[in-house]
Amino acid sequence: MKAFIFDLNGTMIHDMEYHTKAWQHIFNHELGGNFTWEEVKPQMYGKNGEVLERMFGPDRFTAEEIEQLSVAKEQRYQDEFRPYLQLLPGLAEFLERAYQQGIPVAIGSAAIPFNIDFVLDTLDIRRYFRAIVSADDVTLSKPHPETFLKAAAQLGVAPADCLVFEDVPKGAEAAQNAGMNTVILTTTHQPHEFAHLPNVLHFAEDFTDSFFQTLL
Ligand SMILES: O=P(O)(O)OC[C@H]1O[C@@H](O)[C@H](O)[C@@H](O)[C@@H]1O
Repeated sequence: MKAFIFDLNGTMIHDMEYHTKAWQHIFNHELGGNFTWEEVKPQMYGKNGEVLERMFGPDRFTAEEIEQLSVAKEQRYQDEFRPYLQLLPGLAEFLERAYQQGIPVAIGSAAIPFNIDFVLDTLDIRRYFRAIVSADDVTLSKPHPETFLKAAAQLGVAPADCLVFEDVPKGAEAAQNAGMNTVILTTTHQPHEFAHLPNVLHFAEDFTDSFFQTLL
């Protein structure tokens, strides 16, 4: 393995519940929806505009409305999650060791830069990442492979030599579509939800799992 690509939400930080909560509020209290938690949770992948389109159809919002709803959702998410913002156990050490060993590391996320900056700057970990691919850098987000392929290209590493860290089935599917293997952090989903994906090498609760030692 020559490079690592990290998904952000649910993989580096344990926050998917907060995204689900913020979206459910926007859908039901600002947009007149009536979605249950079970309906919202499986939709937590891809760009904010893609999420809104899946929930309300393709013609409901203008680009400006999507932008405004997107920022409102992320503001709400950040306000609620900020007190709990920390890296998953073992990740700080893993990132430091990868950095010392000169392994190229990227972020490939469906989040907008506003949220990526929130995490990287609050935790002061920007130096560990040689490339960052956000929602704004791709036409189609996960499960489309564009996010991970762009990250590999920016690192200058062939897709087959990249290992992706993910937490949701649609993200693992994006890695599969990019020709990359993946390790799943089980913050948000159970292993059986990934049964259809042949590129999953391992499931781990966090980065203290001994499997990560074998990668360095
Ligand atoms: O690709 P990542 O880092 O897991 O981010 C996914 C999440 O990013 C959030 O910003 C979006 O609002 C969510 O809808 C999406 O699920």
